[in-house]
Amino acid sequence: MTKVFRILTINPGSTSTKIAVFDNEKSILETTLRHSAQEINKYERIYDQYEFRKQVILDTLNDNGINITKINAVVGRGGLLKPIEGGTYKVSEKMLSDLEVGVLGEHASNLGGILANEIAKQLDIPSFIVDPVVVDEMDDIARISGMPEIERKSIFHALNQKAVARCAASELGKKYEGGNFIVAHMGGGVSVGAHRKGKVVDVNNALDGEGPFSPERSGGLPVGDLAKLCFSGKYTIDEIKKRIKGKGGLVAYLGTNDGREVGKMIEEGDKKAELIYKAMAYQIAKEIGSCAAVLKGEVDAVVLTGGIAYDKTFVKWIKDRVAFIGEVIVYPGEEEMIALAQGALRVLRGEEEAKEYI
Ligand SMILES: Nc1ncnc2c1ncn2[C@@H]1O[C@H](COP(=O)(O)OP(=O)(O)O)[C@@H](O)[C@H]1O
Ligand SMILES: CCCC(=O)OP(=O)(O)O
Repeated sequence: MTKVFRILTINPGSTSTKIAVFDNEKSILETTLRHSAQEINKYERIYDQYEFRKQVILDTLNDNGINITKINAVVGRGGLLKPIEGGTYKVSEKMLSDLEVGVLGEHASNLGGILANEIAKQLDIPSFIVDPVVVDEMDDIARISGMPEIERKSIFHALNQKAVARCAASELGKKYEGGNFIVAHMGGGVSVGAHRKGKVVDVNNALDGEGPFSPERSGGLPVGDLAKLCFSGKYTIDEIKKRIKGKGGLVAYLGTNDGREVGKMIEEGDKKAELIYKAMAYQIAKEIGSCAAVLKGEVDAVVLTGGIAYDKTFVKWIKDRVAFIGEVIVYPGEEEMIALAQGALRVLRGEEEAKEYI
């Protein structure tokens, strides 16, 4: 008889906490708790959200009758560690300290490994992270920014981008490693990646002022004007950072990080909301176009994913501008929870060895 492993997966995002429980690949619980900008922005540091997110997870498991003592492993979404290759990593002391400090910055996913470890340690079971947001497969040419002191970085929705690109490849009867894909993940942050033969060779840093603006981030800005704002004396460095990430994008223009709310505002005739939301779609389409150039026009499919891909009008705005590049495939939401579980299962079944973060 096949052994059944029960896996708890934890995915803290900038606008949500997603929790799922799997018996092998079979989902027995999958739930998304959305957090408003007000709820999230009251915490100064990501680590300050630890107790709040932990309680949300434990309450959800309890409310759904999940007995945590029956769980065999806990997997968290990996955060802003040092750049590493993709795969499943054991949570280690070094990883925990890097996540707590935020060696590459602050993001909700830093809590993934910390929360997984906390729950696993009480039960004396293993904890892992899979394909963290710092997976780095960029071509050297893509690292050049235009200012020698500043190197472009690979920080993006690696877990979901790779999972949905594999789904698209299989839908087209191809291997992921044999095709070229452009994936736009549209969540609290937005990342658009050029996948060439199984590697993400270029992608915008979704966290820190590159690429399209997003529900809670400014995306790339005119640098001269940003420099003036920084030295205007009106803002502290922390305030500027918050305007780039957390209080940027839709939050700054419309006061919400929720795509559904913006949709409602537009339905009610709000012209400003319509302009801003269309501008976000426009910027995402433009970024997809630049990835098409990276791939020299050899694109098997453009894949749209993330929470905002549920919005059919928004998807149409993008499709209208990028359909000339190739087939557009839409996977609303994400495949992150099953990808996390599968990463742990490969290790628990002895198919793969967990990597060490050093
Ligand atoms: N049905 C929907 N229509 C429009 N936007 C949606 C819908 N469902 C979720 N969203 C939006 O998607 C974004 C969150 O996407 P998600 O991929 O869950 O991101 P994160 O992991 O950052 O929390 C939020 O702006 C949320 O309001
Ligand atoms: C840190 C890059 C990934 C990202 O932006 O995730 P969210 O959309 O969950 O904030």
